Amino acid sequence: MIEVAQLTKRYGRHTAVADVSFRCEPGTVTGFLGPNGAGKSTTMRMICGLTPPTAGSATITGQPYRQLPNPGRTVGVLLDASAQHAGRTGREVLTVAAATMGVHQRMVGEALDRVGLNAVAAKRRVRAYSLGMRQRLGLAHALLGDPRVLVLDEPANGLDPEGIFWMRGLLRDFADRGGTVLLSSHLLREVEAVADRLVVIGGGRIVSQGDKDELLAGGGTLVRARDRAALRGALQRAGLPVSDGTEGLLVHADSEAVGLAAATAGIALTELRPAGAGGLEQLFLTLTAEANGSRPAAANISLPTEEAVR
Ligand SMILES: Nc1ncnc2c1ncn2[C@@H]1O[C@H](COP(=O)(O)OP(=O)(O)OP(=O)(O)O)[C@@H](O)[C@H]1O
Repeated sequence: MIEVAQLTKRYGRHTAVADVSFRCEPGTVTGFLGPNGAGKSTTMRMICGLTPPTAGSATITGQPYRQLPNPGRTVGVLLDASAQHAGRTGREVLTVAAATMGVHQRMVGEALDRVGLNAVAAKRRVRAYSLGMRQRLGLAHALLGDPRVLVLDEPANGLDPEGIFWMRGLLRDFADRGGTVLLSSHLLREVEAVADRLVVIGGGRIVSQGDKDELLAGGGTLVRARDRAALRGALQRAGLPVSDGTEGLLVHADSEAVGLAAATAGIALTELRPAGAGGLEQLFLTLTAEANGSRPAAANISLPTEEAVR
């Protein structure tokens, strides 16, 4: 179990993470999603005791990371695959880690096998590894202490499609055996395939969280009228958050509120239905557009709160 309560991190006047709270339960994979710079790594570093929070707290199996007696036996962490000692071989990296954790050396071979690093790869120095191989080694390192919790920051980076498929299977299996997984990504599709729950962060704040299927199903309302601009204006006047989707306007409100706003403005609708998965995708595209500094597609976007999405 990971419990994050009102975590905040400020760097000078810049707030990297603001009042972030969520829980990751045993038996589940939680996808931690957000565009680059959203605050994922900072949150994960605070969970793992590497960055002191300005406010709030994070615990793993009930204790702050720094108070865990032998952290590697409780939580496997992969935050930066490039952080491993470049001059050591893959096997040496794990041998040193096993000694530090008090894990039997036999586990080194098992961990290498588990992540698909063969004997030849294990004998090569890490500086000669591709990013995908470093990710595999980082995952082996995280699994070495046989922990019940995994915290992984963008572990799919550098993996080829087959590697991504393999990693999903490994994480699913880990959770199905009762483990707790927190997994970050800046790609919705990548996490959607394996996660049970999603926590979406943008600009340092949680913008949405909940059960994946519910979030994907509850992505607001899709609405169309012959005059899209007039409809958009009517929805905005009613105070409803609206954005442009490919099929019509996406509104983060229920169908009744949308229908009433259109009726009040005397606009006949040609379509009104739940947006489905497109809603979350649109939210994500909007966050990404904002993070990249480009104007989002909609004239007036206010991101839905956690409650609104529920
Ligand atoms: N040590 C630091 N000093 C100052 N600002 C920082 C520091 N670390 C992170 N930030 C800022 O905090 C914000 C969140 O960064 P963070 O790395 O957590 O985002 P992220 O979602 O993990 O994105 P990415 O995948 O690009 O790393 C960014 O604006 C970043 O510039």
